[in-house]
Amino acid sequence: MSDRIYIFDTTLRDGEQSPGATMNAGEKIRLARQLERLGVDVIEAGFPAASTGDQEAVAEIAAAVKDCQVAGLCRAVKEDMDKAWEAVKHAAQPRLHTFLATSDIHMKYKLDKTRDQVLEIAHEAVTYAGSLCPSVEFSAEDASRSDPAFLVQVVQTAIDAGAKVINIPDTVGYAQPQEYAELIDYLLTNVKESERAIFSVHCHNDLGLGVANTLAACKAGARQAEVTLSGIGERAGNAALEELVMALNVRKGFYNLETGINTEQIYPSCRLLSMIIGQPIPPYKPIIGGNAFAHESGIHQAGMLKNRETYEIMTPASIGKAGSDIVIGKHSGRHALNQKLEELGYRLTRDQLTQVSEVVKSLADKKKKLYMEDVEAIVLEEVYRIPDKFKLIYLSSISGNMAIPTAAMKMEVLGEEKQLSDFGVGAIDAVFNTIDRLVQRNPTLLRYSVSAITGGADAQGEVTVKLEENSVTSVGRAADPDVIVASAKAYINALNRLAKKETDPKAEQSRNIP
Ligand SMILES: CC(=O)SCCNC(=O)CCNC(=O)[C@H](O)C(C)(C)COP(=O)(O)OP(=O)(O)OC[C@H]1O[C@@H](n2cnc3c(N)ncnc32)[C@H](O)[C@@H]1OP(=O)(O)O
Ligand SMILES: CC(C)C(=O)C(=O)O
Repeated sequence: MSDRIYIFDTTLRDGEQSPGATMNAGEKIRLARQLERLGVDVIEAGFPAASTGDQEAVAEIAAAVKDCQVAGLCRAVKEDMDKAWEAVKHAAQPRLHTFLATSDIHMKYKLDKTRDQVLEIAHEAVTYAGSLCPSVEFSAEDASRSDPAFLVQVVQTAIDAGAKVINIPDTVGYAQPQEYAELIDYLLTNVKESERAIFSVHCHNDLGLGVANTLAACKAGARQAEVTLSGIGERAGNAALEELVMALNVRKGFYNLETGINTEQIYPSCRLLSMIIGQPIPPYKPIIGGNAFAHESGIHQAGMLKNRETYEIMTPASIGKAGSDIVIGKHSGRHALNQKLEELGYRLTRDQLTQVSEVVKSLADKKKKLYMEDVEAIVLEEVYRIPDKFKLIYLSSISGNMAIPTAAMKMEVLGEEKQLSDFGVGAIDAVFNTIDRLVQRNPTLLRYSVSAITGGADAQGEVTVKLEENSVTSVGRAADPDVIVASAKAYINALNRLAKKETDPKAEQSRNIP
C-alpha cells in the first residue's frame, strides 16, 4: 500500500457551510489559488446545484486551477450531477463527488428509502456520474453510524459502478478513533478488490475528534483525508488540514505517511481564510494560533533559551510563521526577562534583575497583558530613577460630543510653574498638545495603549506611551483611576526620559549598569 495521503480540501464547500463563512466568487478564487500553492491534491470547490452563484464560482475555480483536481459535490440526483459537471468540466482534472446516506436513521427519516433502494440509487448515480466524468468519488453519508455489513454492500456497489474514490464520512462526529480505524480495516478487508478504489475519510469535530479519527483511519489504510483550513465546517467543523498535516510530519516515524503539502504555506493559507471570512484565528488554536509558539512560563522559557526543542515540537518557520515568542507575564522567570531586556540593550546586574522581576510579577498580577514597553518602563523606573524636569500640578479636561475637547493644565517646567490650555481632536489629544506647548517640545507619539489594571467601572487605567524626537525614543507609564490623568502622567514621564537621554546620552544609550 502506498504511503501517500491525498489531501482533499473542502474549505470552499464544507468550510463554507460554517455559519458566517460565506465567500463570494472572487474570494473563493483567491483562496483556491492559495490552496494550489499549499499543495492540496483536490479542491472541493462547492455544491453547484445549491445556487447559480455557486455553480459559476465552481466553474471559475475549475478554469483557474491547474495543479490539482477540482471537485463539485452533488446529491445522487441527475439534475445535481449535471450542474456539477457543467461547473467542473473545464478543469484540468475534474472530479464529480456524489453522496448518499447509508445509516438507518438517515435512510428512514431523511431519504424515506429502503436499503435496496439506496443500493439501486447508489449504483445509478455512480454509473451516471462516470458517464460524465472520468473521476468519480462516492460518499456514504453518515457511514460511521451505518450497519458495517450494509456499508460493505454499498461500497461494493459503488466500486463496481466505477467509483475511483470511496469516502467513509463520520458525518456527525460520532466515531471514536479506534472504532473508526476498525471500520476502515473492516471495509478494506471485506470489500472485494477494495484496492480498485482509494478509501477516503471525512471527519467532523462534534466531539473534538476530527483529526484524531482521520489519523487513526489513515493508519488503518485510508489514503485520502478530507479536511478544511483551520477546521472550519458544518457545526463544530471538520478535521483541520494544518493539524493533520503537521501530525503526519512531526510524527513521521510513527505514521510513515506523506502528503504533498508545502507546510510553509500553512500559516499564510489560514491567515488568508481568516481575512476572507472576517473571523480571527483564536490565539489558543493548535499550529496557527498566536500562542502556539509563545512561551510564558519561566521554566519553559529557561528551557527554550537553552534548547528550543525542550518545549517546541516543530518550528514556526516550518508552517510559514515568524519566530517563537518569549512572552513576559506573571509566570516568567529571570532567564527570560534578562534575555528580552538584553535584546533591547539593557544589561542588568543579578540584583537589579531580581528587583525588576518582582515589580513585573506584581504588575502582571493586576494587568491582563504585559507589553515589553511596560517592562521597559519598570526597568527605567526601578533602575534609572530620573529626577523629573517636568511635573504635573493640575489638569482639567473638557470633552463630549457637544464640546471642543480642551485641556487646561498647570505644570512645573524646569523649576518654573506654567499654565496653559489647548484643544485637540479628543480629550487625550488636547492634553498632549497642551503638554507639548508647556514644555516646548514636539515629539512623535509612536504608541499609546491604555488598559484596566483592575476590574469594574472604577478600574485603575494604566497608560503606556512611546515617544520619539530627533531619533531618540522613550517610554512612559502611569496609572490613575482617571485615564486622562494617567495619559498626562505617562506622557510627562516619557518626556522626562527623553530629556534625560539628551542630557546624559551615554547612560541611556549604553544602558549598562555596573
Ligand atoms: C453532509 C453534508 O454536508 S451534505 C451537503 C450539505 N450541503 C447542502 O445541503 C448545501 C446545498 N444544498 C442546497 O442548496 C439545497 O439543499 C438543495 C438545492 C441541494 C436542495 O434543495 P431543496 O430541493 O429545496 O431540498 P431540501 O434541501 O429542502 O431537502 C433536501 C432533499 O434532498 C434529498 N436528499 C438529501 N440527500 C440526498 C442525496 N444524497 N441524494 C438524493 N437526495 C438527497 C432529501 O431527502 C430531501 O428530499 P425531499 O425534498 O424529497 O424530502
Ligand atoms: C457529503 C459528505 C462528504 C459530507 O460532507 C459529510 O458526510 O459530512
